Formats: sequence, structure tokens, C-alpha cells
Amino acid sequence: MAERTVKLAVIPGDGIGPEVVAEGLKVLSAAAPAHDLALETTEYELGAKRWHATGETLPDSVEEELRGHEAILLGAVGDPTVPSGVLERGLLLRLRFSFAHYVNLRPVRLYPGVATPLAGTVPEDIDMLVVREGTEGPYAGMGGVMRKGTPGEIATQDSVNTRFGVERVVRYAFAKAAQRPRKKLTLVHKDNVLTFAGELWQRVVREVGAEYPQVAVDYLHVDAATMFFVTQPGRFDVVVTDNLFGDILTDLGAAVAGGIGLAASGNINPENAFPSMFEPVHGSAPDIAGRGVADPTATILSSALLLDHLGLPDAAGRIERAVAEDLQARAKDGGERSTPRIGDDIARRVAEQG
Ligand SMILES: NC(=O)C1=CN([C@@H]2O[C@H](COP(=O)(O)OP(=O)(O)OC[C@H]3O[C@@H](n4cnc5c(N)ncnc54)[C@H](O)[C@@H]3O)[C@@H](O)[C@H]2O)C=CC1
Ligand SMILES: CC(C)CC(=O)C(=O)O
Ligand SMILES: [Mg+2]
Repeated sequence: MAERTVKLAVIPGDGIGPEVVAEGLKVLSAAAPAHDLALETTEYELGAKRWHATGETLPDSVEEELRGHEAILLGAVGDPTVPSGVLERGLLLRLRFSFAHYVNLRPVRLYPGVATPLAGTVPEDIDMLVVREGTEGPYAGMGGVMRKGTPGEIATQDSVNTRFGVERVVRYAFAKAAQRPRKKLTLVHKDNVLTFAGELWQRVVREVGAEYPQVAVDYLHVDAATMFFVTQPGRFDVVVTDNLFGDILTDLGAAVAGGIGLAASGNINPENAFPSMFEPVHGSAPDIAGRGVADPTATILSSALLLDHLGLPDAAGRIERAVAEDLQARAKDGGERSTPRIGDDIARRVAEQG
């Protein structure tokens, strides 16, 4: 009998979601025996297919069931046959909001051997942790449309920034920065224009920062930050930012660190009052879905974040090492591999480790 059973909910979702999630599960299963783990997975069919069949995005009863799991592994949601936002808001954001995933944790790390478009232009020591706020900002869903369809139409989309919401994510970011060797935190915002929200973020960072004198604090406007992600990525250690800025910055971070197919994320409820949810940074990529060409590495690394969050850092480290080895091997032979083949190769490296 395994020492620990991990109760995992799996939402493959749309597009390449099911393809990459299958590889994430393959690698998790390969890692489990060496750490005396058993995986008890329950798969939920949510996404475009269910919406077309029933009109449902996330029934209350399913949300309730998900609540009973230790963690959720998600592929991606969104499909060209469904109006934009229906699944993204009705399923993904609903889960992030309902389960208080106020930390959207997105490591941006350039692994040895991985090609970056920055090659030869800047020092390529990229190792940052983007702590994106996950439940507020312009994603909150506040706003509306007036005089729709008329020449005087006005659409507003408010950014919600509560003291409570900002402080809890800033506290998490400082705690992370204090644990890392470089102990640096950069707040990214736009306080020269978004003055109300920006001033709140600045004040909270100042106040919480006083409790962390060992952490050096920097501030960048988001436009300048995008430039420095490309021209000086080494200046970033922990980045804390709002929901929208963090969304945009982490696709850019993925691009400079070897591509969107490698970028992992966790939607975390640090208090474990609700299950945290792990997913690649990328979306459902309908342009390549069903062809077996999606890179599952982002989902595999997200599975490692999942294990780490569940207090299983050794098992997480096993997966990360296997991915690092696989990325080194790719750098040498460079051949194209299918989605399941990459999963097989990483699972084999996971199993082969002593
Ligand atoms: N967390 C989620 O579920 C997210 C869902 N979406 C949804 O996904 C759909 C497509 O959105 P896009 O803006 O096109 O973003 P996307 O991330 O799905 O795709 C952007 C580009 O990256 C490529 N790509 C993505 N993942 C890849 C992988 N693993 N391997 C190789 N190439 C990969 C795609 O082929 C595409 O060319 C939309 O419905 C969108 O709303 C978008 C982002 C996040
Ligand atoms: C609601 C999602 C589609 C937002 C997104 O792009 C992301 O979380 O990366
Ligand atoms: Mg995104």
C-alpha cells in the first residue's frame, strides 16, 4: 500500500488541453512509485463539448466535487466554436475566484541548453518568479455596456483592487523573495496613470516591505518592464503584479525563456482552504490541436509545481530533473518529437533516476 494517496481532479479541457494533460498524468504516474504515492484521479469533462451539449460551463455540483480534491490539473479552456469568454470566465476564472487562487505563480526560468531568442544579446541568466494576483484587477468582471449598438456605445471594464486582495498577494511575494538567494522583489504596475490602484499597490509594498528589510524592492512601470524582460531579464528575481499585467508579462517571459510550451503555472490558495489548480501558461492552441505536436513540457512542469505544493518536493524535483535532462537532450539532437513521445521520454527519465 502506498504511503500517501493524492486525490487529484483532472480537467483536460479544450484544444490541446487533453493532449498535454495526458502527458502530465503519464509523468506523475512515473514519479509516484519512488515516492510511495498513489494517484487517485477523477476526470471532469468540462469545456466546449459539454457547453455545446448542455449549455453548462461549471455546474455547482461539479464545483462542489472539485472542492473535495487535494489539487486540480487543468489543460486549457477556450474554443473557436464558443463565444470568447464563455469558458474562460465561466469555467477557468470561476474556479480561480471560487477557490481563492489569489496567487498565480509563474516561474520564468531558462533551462540549460534551451534556445532563447535573446541568445548572444544579453546575459541569459533568467530565473524569476512572477507572482501574479489571481482574483482581482480587470479580470474581476466589473463594468458593463451602455447604449449598445449605437454610435454612443460605452464599454467599461473596471479594475478591482482591494486592500485585502493586494496585501495577501504582496505578503506571499515578499515571503518567496526572502527565501530566494537574490532576495529582490520588483513591483510592476502603472502608477503614473492608474493612480488609484497603483498608489494602493505601492503603499502595500512599502508597508509589507518594512517587515522584510533583507528584501531589496524595485518598481517598474509595466511598459518599461516589458522592455527589461527582453533587454535585461537578469534584473528580475520575484516580480509581483496585478492580474492583467501578470498575464501579459508571463507570455513574454515564456517567449524569452524558450517558448510557451515550457511555461508552467500554479493557481494557488496558500492557506489550502481550497484545492489549488495547476496548468500550463498557454491556452488551448486551436491552431495545432489534434495533431500531436503540442509541447507537453509546460504541463509536466506544472505537475511538478503541483507536487511541490502538496508538500512533496522530492517528487517534484525528480520531475524537474527529468525535464532538465530532456531539454539538454533536445538541445543536442534537436529532432521533432510528438506530444506523447516527449511525455514518454520524460516519464522514462523520471523512472530511471535512482
Ligand atoms: N489557461 C487557459 O485555459 C487559457 C486559455 N486561453 C484560450 O485559448 C484559446 C487560444 O488562445 P491563444 O491566444 O491562441 O493562446 P494559446 O496560448 O493557446 O496559443 C498561442 C500560440 O502558442 C502556441 N502554443 C500554445 N501552447 C503550445 C504548446 N504547448 N506547444 C506548442 N505551441 C503552443 C499556439 O499554437 C499558438 O500559436 C482562446 O480560446 C483563449 O481564450 C488562452 C490562454 C490561457
Ligand atoms: C482567463 C484566461 C484565458 C487568462 C489567461 O490568459 C491566463 O490566465 O494566462
Ligand atoms: Mg494568459
